[in-house]
Amino acid sequence: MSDSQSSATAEIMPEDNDVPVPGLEAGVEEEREYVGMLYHRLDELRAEKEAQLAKVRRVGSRGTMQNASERDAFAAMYEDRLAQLNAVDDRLVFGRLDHDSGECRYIGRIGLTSASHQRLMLDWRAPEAGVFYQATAFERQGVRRRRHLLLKRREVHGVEDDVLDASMLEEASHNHGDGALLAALTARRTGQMGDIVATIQSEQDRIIRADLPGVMVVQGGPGTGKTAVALHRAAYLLYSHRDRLKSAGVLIVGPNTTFMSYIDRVLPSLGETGVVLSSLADLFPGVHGTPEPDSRVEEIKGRLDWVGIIGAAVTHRQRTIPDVRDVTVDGTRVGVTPKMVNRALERARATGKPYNEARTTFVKVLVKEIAEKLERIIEKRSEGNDADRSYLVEDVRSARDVRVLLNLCWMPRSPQGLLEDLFAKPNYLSDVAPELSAAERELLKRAPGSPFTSADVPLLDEAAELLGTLDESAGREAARQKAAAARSLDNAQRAVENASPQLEEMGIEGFLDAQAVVDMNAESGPRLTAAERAQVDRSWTYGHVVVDEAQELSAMQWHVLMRRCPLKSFTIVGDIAQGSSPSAASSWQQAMAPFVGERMRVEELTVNYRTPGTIVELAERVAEANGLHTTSLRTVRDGDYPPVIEQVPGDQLVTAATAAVRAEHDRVGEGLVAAIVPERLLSLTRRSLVAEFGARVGHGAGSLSEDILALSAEEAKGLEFDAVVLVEPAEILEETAGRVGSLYVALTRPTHALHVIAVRELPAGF
Ligand SMILES: Nc1ncnc2c1ncn2[C@@H]1O[C@H](COP(=O)(O)OP(=O)(O)OP(=O)(O)O)[C@@H](O)[C@H]1O
Repeated sequence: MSDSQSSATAEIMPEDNDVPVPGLEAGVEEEREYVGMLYHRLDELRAEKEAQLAKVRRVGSRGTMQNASERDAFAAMYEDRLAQLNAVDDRLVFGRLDHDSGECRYIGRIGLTSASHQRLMLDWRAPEAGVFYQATAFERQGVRRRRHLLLKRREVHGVEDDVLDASMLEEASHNHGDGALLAALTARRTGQMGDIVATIQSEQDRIIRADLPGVMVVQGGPGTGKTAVALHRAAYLLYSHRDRLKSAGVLIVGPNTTFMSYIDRVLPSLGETGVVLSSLADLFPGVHGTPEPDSRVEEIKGRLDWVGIIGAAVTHRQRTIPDVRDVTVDGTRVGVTPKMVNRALERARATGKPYNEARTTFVKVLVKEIAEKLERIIEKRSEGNDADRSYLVEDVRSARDVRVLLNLCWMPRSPQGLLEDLFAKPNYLSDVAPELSAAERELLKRAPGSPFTSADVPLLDEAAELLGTLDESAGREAARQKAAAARSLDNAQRAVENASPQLEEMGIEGFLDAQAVVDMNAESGPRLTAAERAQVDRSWTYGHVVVDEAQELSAMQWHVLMRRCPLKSFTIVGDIAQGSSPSAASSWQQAMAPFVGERMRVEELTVNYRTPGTIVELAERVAEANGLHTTSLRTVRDGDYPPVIEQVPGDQLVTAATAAVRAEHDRVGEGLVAAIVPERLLSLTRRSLVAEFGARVGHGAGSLSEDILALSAEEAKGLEFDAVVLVEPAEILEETAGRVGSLYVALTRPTHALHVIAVRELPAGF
């Protein structure tokens, strides 16, 4: 909660039972006028951009290449700006600061200036806006009063004042506590995460605004706002380091696709769209990893040993020949010696290129040697008759025998093919993975054509890195494109310099960079943003990477993520206590040391904003009683509903759970109710809920837009619901072999009510 000496609220809402305070009502009126003016300016800017865009589009692609590309660049820039202006329409402004100097500043989602360049509203990320989140009565930082403006879409419905200057206290006639924060925390959930820009707390703000370089780990218990903070930090970094991050991009990684869709509206509402969001299962373009069914396999595949295993698996397919081997080229027999093959292998390895690309050198060298030998044979046969021999190399390359020999010694490989072989051919795996026991190798065995799992994704990535481009001509094409891109970047730089004065005049400098112009000039395909290009390019390196639920990541997952950001600029958020995967870390030091050594800073969040105090107490008790040490969290409210615990007869578990969903739904009114159940009961519970509630029941965690859901504890990770019906906690505990992380996650999902239904004895701590 914000540390103010006094707080005064006026909320002109129908459900507000308080008698409106006259002075504050006037405050609302006063703000309505100013906010109306801000929206008027927003509409004006929008109309302006629409007109400019229409004009550029009318001109079309006439004129020189240079003119056309400049116009395209302008059109793209207007489109981006329009998208941004549209995205911030809802609750555009949320704060006002009254300074000792008498100056008053409004804080909102973006910065706005009037037509005559007067500042009307500060972007929340601007340095001067920081005090809105940081000022306290003890450290006022020149602020007399902080006012929260409570908007519903475009309408001001209330104001809340934090009076920081003691001499103003008399003017404040009403004391209501942190109304803006509480209103946000108790609002009904919609299945989509919202931004917290209006109520960021000071411990959160310090993390959001921390410097870009280096690795920052944010440890925090459930509901402390780690996800919210990570997303606001991404928006902040894109704003304050736009030059560096616009073209390199920011990657946000989360545990699964449900979680990614839960958070995907937050950044657009903050005016940022150019971020790549990806679940761990989707990090390898073209593959969607299915959940790994066996946790023992998941643990094995998470070990860092796979860097060595994949390396050995790649080179395993390079081999020489034991004896001379004859190949026939156009009817002539040529003996290929082990020496010739070894020379070609050595030359190729010496290039240091990835496997498939180095193979090109191997093929070139060996084919040349065979052609020379063939030439000598032909020369001898034709006794000095020097006919044209230039075709010989091509003949050798296309001879069937030669192609078989080349593949035998150096097989071209795809990452998918390599992994499939490794798990389908036991001898191959035992040759390259002596560090795995026979029992472990047996566990890894699977039929060719089996789907790739999320635990395979880092292994595919590692294989792709070592194998390089499969298609030989694609390698050359990539090099050609790279050279062409460097040339166009140079041209584009000049074009941007020409355009800069106009841009500055419009007050939008920094929005167009040379890379954007290059993209516009690309001859084929639609215009792609950096984010779109990054998403399909496995080797893309980002300017910053944000990792959520990071306690679950395996060493192999960290290994490939580190490659995505060689600058090692990371924001890593998670809670060691919530770890439930077989690779989950037991400390941040243990998880990160192999990759960054000691070079990381750990920050901590300590207040749970989601879950009422009575439920948090229960969750902490259960965690401790089952051997999980948690740091005790402060909570913001006790909540209106103490947890309900019901024991039912053996045959009534699912019926009782359905009835509890009904009861909780009635109790919390509008909002989301989730039944968190053991995997075994998932489909049964879903069927029972559908019979009771029909189409209002979502099918799995992917349908957060419905108001009733049944999901597993694993699927509930990172999400939240107004009420949770927790079914058979003893079995949930067993599912993760007694690790209490998943149960602790399930217990901390509600924002209002928790209802436990059990047949079996409850785990310790309940
Ligand atoms: N300063 C804030 N103002 C308003 N709401 C907040 C604030 N901080 C956090 N919240 C809300 O608290 C809830 C929990 O936040 P979030 O999901 O980011 O927590 P978390 O630490 O990632 O939780 P978990 O680890 O349990 O998944 C969200 O609804 C979020 O919007």
